[in-house]
Amino acid sequence: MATLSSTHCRLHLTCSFSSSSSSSFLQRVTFSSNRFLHTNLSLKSLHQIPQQHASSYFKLQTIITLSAAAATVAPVESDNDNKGLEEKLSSVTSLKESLGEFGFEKDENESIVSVTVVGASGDLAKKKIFPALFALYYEGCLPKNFTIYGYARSKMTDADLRNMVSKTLTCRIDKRENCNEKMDEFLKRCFYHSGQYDSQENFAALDKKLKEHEGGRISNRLYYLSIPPNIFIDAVKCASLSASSANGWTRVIVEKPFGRDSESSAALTKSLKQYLTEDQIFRIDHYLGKELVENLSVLRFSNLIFEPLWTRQYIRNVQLIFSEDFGTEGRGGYFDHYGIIRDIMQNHLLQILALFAMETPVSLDAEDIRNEKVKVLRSMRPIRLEDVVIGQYKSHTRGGVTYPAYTDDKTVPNDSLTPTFAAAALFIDNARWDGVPFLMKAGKALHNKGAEIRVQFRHVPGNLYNRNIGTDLDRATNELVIRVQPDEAIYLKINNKVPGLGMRLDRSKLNLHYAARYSTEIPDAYERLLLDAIEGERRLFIRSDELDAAWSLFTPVLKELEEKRIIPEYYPYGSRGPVGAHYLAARYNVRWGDLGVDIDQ
Ligand SMILES: NC(=O)C1=CN([C@@H]2O[C@H](COP(=O)(O)OP(=O)(O)OC[C@H]3O[C@@H](n4cnc5c(N)ncnc54)[C@H](OP(=O)(O)O)[C@@H]3O)[C@@H](O)[C@H]2O)C=CC1
Ligand SMILES: O=C1O[C@H](COP(=O)(O)O)[C@@H](O)[C@H](O)[C@H]1O
Repeated sequence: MATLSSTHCRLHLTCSFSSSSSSSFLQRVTFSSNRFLHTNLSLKSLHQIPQQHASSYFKLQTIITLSAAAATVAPVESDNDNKGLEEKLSSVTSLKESLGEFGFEKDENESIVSVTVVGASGDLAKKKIFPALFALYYEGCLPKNFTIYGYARSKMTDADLRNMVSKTLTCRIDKRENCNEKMDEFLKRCFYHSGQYDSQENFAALDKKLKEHEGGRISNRLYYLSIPPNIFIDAVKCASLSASSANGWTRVIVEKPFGRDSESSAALTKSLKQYLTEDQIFRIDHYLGKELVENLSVLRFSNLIFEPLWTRQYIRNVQLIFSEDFGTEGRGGYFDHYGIIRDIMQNHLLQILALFAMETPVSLDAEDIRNEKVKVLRSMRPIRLEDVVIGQYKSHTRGGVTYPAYTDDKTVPNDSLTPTFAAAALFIDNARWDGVPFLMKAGKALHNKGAEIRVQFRHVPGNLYNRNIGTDLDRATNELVIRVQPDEAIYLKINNKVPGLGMRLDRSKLNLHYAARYSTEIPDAYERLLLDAIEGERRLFIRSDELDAAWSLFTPVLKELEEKRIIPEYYPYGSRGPVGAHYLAARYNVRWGDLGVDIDQ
C-alpha cells in the first residue's frame, strides 16, 4: 500500500494504492478539501465524473500527477506486481489522455488565466477585488500563469493602475514576511486598458493585449463586472463578442443588484443569456463567501448533536440579523433605488436562511446544494405586509456630534421613503419548519456593526429546575449564536449550576471564539469567491432559479410597500432601530436575541 498526499492551496489529497495485482490500479482516491470533504473515486468512475464534479483542472491534474508518481513509486513485491505496474502506467497514460474529454488542459504551463476587473477605477475594485487577488497571490492560490487587467473609462496607464492598486494593498497580510516583494511581483502582473463599456472596438483592443500575454497558451478568462447594473449588459455583450477566450473558458462574475424585482431580474438574466451560458455566469453574493456562512453546513451535517435538533420540534425561532453602524455614506444614489430589503434581505440574509434550513444535499456538489436551497425558497410562504416593519434613520446629535439623516445625502430626494431598516417574519411551509418564525432584521446607521444567526430553542418540558430558573422561562432556553462578523464565534447558551453548596443556576456560554481557537487569519469573502470562480466551483454562486425564487418571495411585498407609499418609522442615527421591530417579534412570541444582555463568560 502506498500513500501519497499533497497540498495545493486549499486542496488536501491522499491517494491509496493497492500493490495486489488482482485489484485495480487505483483502489481508492480519497479526495479531501474544504469542499470535497470525502469523495472516493475509482479509476473507472474517474472517467465518468461530470465536469461540475471535477470542478477544476487543478484538482484533476493533481490526481493525475499523484497517480503517475504513485505508479512509479509503488512497491513491487512480486512478478505479478511488475505486470500490475505496467497496467498502472498504461492506466495513467490513458487517464492523462482523458483530460481532453473533460475539456481540461494537460499542463499548467500550457494555460494562463486572465482576470479583467471591469470598472477597475471604482470603489469595490479598490476596496475588495484587487486586495483579494493580491491575498490569493500571496497565499500561492493563483495559477502559475496569470495576468490581471483593469478596464474602465478613466484614462490611466499601467503605472497609474499599479499605483492606485498598491495603495489598497494595506491588506490583512501586509505585516507578513516578504510582503513588499510579493506586492511588487503582483503589481508587475497588473495592467490597465481604458475603454468604454459599450464599445466592441475597445474590448477588441483589450483582447489583443490579452492575447499578447497569453502567448499562444490556452487562455482562460475571468471578467469581474464591478460596474453599475445599468451597464452590465453592454459590458457583457462587448466582452463576449470581442474578448472571449478562443480556446479555453470565459466566465463572468456579476455583482448585485440582479434586478430590483422579478421582472427586471428575469430581463437581466435573459439579456445575459444572449451572450453567456448559465455555466459562464457567476452571480456573486459575498455573504456566501464568509467563513461562518461556509461553516454552517459543516456545523450542521458533521455534528450529530445539531442535525437532530434542526427542526420545528426543538427550534422555536431563528433570527438573521445584519446591522451597520454607518449610513449610506457615498452610496445614497444607488441605495435609494433599492433600499435595505433589496440590498441585504433578499440576497444576503435569504441565502443564509436557505443554507440554514435546507435538507441534507445528496453531495457537496454545487448542483446538489443549490437544488436544496431552491426547494427551501420555493417552500416559503408569501410575505405579508403586516409581517414587515420598515424604518429610515434620521439625524441625531450625540456627544456634540451631529449625525446626518438619510435624506441629508445630496443624492437622495428629500421626500424619499426608501427604508434603511427593515424587519420581517418569514415562514417555510414544509414538514421540518412548519410554524417556526424566521425573523430577519437589517439596518444601516444603527448602534453597532454585525451579522449573526440566532437559533432559539424551545423550553425544556417539565423542567425540574423551573424553580431555580425563575419565572422568565424564555431566558432559560438554549440559544445557539453563529456570529458571522465581527469577531467570528459560535456559542451555545446553556443553563449551568453555579459552583457551590447551594443550587443556583446561571446562564453560561460554550464558546468557540475563532480568534482564541485558530491562529490563521480568516480570508476575506472575496478571496474565496474569486478563487472559486477561477476554479469553476459554482457552489457559492447564485443559480438563476434560486434568484427567481428569491425575487418571487420578495417582489409582491416590495411592490405593496411602494404602491401604498408606506411611511417608514424614523429612528435616530446610532440607535437600535424602530420599536416596530419589537412588536413584530412579540406577535410571534419572540424576543430579539441581540437586544438582551449577552453573557460574557
Ligand atoms: N461598493 C461596494 O461596497 C459594493 C458594490 N457592489 C456592486 O458592485 C458594483 C460596483 O460597485 P462600485 O465599485 O461601488 O461602483 P462605482 O460607482 O464605484 O462604479 C465603478 C466604476 O464604474 C464606472 N461608472 C460609474 N458610474 C457609471 C455610469 N453611470 N456609466 C458608466 N460607467 C460608470 C466608473 O468607472 P469609469 O468612470 O472609470 O469608467 C466607476 O469607477 C455595483 O454593481 C455595485 O452595486 C456590491 C456590493 C458592495
Ligand atoms: O452588499 C452589500 O454589503 C455591504 C456589507 O457587506 P459587509 O461584508 O461589509 O458586511 C453593505 O454595506 C452594502 O450596502 C451592500 O450593498
